[in-house]
Amino acid sequence: MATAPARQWGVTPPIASTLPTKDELAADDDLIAELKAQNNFELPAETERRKQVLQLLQRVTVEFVQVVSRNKGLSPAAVEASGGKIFTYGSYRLGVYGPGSDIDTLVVGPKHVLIEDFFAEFPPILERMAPEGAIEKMTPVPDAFVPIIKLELCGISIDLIFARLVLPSIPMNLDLKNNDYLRGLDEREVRSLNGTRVTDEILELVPQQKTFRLALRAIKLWAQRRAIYSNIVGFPGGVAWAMLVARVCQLYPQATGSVIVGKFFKIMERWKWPQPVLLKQIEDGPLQIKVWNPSIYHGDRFHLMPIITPAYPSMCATHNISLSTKAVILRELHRGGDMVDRILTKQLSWEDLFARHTFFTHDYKYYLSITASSRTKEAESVWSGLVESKLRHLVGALDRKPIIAVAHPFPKGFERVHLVANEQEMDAVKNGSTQHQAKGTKTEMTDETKDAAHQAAVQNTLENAEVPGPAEIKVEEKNGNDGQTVYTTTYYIGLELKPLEPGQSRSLDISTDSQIFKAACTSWPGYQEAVMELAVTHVRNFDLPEDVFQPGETRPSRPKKKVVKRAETAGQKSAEVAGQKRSIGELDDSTEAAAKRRVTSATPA
Ligand SMILES: Nc1ncnc2c1ncn2[C@@H]1O[C@H](COP(=O)(O)OP(=O)(O)OP(=O)(O)O)[C@@H](O)[C@H]1O
Ligand SMILES: [Mg+2]
Ligand SMILES: [Mg+2]
Repeated sequence: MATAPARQWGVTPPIASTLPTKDELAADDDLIAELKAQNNFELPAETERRKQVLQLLQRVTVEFVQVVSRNKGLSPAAVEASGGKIFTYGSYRLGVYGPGSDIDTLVVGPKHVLIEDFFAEFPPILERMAPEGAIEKMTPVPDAFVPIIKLELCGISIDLIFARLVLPSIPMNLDLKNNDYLRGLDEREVRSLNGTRVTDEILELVPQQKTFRLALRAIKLWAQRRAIYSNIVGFPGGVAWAMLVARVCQLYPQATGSVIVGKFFKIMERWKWPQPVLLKQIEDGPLQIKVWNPSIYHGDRFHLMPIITPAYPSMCATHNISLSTKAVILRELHRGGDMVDRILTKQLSWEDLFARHTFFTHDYKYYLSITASSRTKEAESVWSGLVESKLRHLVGALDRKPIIAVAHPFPKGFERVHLVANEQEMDAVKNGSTQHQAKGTKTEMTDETKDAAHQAAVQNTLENAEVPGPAEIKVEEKNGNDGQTVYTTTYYIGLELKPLEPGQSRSLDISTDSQIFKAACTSWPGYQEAVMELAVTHVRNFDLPEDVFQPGETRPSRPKKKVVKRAETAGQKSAEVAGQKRSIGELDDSTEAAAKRRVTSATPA
């Protein structure tokens, strides 16, 4: 009944501006309680620690700018006035961070402070000004796409980036909204400013920040649990999910967080993709720099689910989405929508929405396992990152095969350490075997490694235990006759094959695709032939390694043999999936029908 004035947020009028009902408000309380139970919020003391860390970084920033200004011969008055300010972006800025989140921090300096100065001067000044022992790790990565210093400060991960503005001084009341601040900057500098400019705009473009935050927490948790959160392999990442939720908030400006979650699934499942999701009209700006525009740029026409960042220069945050990942996202949106309907009518609870994915236990019969291996831990960390960044090209190639319905990349890789005694074991490990894992090591997931290490470290301090965190585990480096340590990271792609027409017998040969993928990876300038390797192999669901399953999960079992006389045991050679001719009568489901196809080994020669 009560309708608020329908102010327009975003590019269309709202769908509804009705005020929430009592039941809807109660559903919010349930959602908040469930998020708390899921450990999604951190304790106030931890948040206080984050604030103190940011205050320290602000003081270091001012000192750093003064040191550089002095070194460059500025007058004492100019040095004093040069300022310097930190901004945050990412989940901390959006207010949706949890116990393991980092703080994404941008340091902004005046025009005479360059990125080279940042890498040279900032770390030693921070070391001098931080409390004794507060810096646990500091890794400058100046050559990254966005140059970055990664560090652990007072137990909190910090991603520190730098940008300068073409201004003589950076006062504390400055914000980065003005597009004219981008004048005179190169593309790299614009990129560094972009994270903060985008998050600031998103927050300004939603009707109620509190509602937006609650809904976004729910959607991020859901996307992570359903294994569809990862920009790099072809799903939406943090900013893209944030923009989708923001758009739904614009369409229902008075709705509660839990209502937004329900509307989110319905609206995004029915969205007329590839119509873009915009939070405002795309702006023109002062730079000779590309802005997303499918009517000008041919490449932009291929974006399947474009979600466009609001700050100039607008970009598509989801250019990695493929036909397969889109299909998986739509499937999950459908499930989410159904579940929220039943949650709001009390047939289900919010916990059910956040149930863990069934990627390994149920969803697929066939998997590709992509294993990047290295002789050293350092080599493995860059090599696996490179391989991960190319995975979506392999997914794209699989998408184009008529026999494949869906090629679903799992968003995280499995990092393992092995000790091998001979060439045979070495070969097995390079092809993804987990039979030779080194004692005292355990499988880690990419991305989470850092957080897990951090949590273990914190846990250890609290319990004063002797158990080392994963990061501190030292693997005994045995060489020569005793054995060799090998580091691997394995990524999995779930394959859903199209139902086979009667009488048809096709083969799934991906050897060419894996060769092309391998070539794309090994043509990277940092590739070292003697140290790094890459293998692609087929794995049947019942042959998946133990460590991809969680305690309590039921792993897939070998299908019971229905054929009386069969030469080979199913799965003995995972690459050769039942090559013999069988009549359709013997095959009772599409899985078996799929098994009829010859799947040739994908291991590159
Ligand atoms: N590889 C990358 N390339 C470009 N930008 C990136 C990359 N990784 C992160 N970013 C930027 O940094 C922001 C924060 O990323 P981050 O990985 O810290 O996620 P988050 O949304 O803050 O979630 P979390 O709570 O896990 O930290 C992203 O929104 C994006 O703008
Ligand atoms: Mg972050
Ligand atoms: Mg980060």
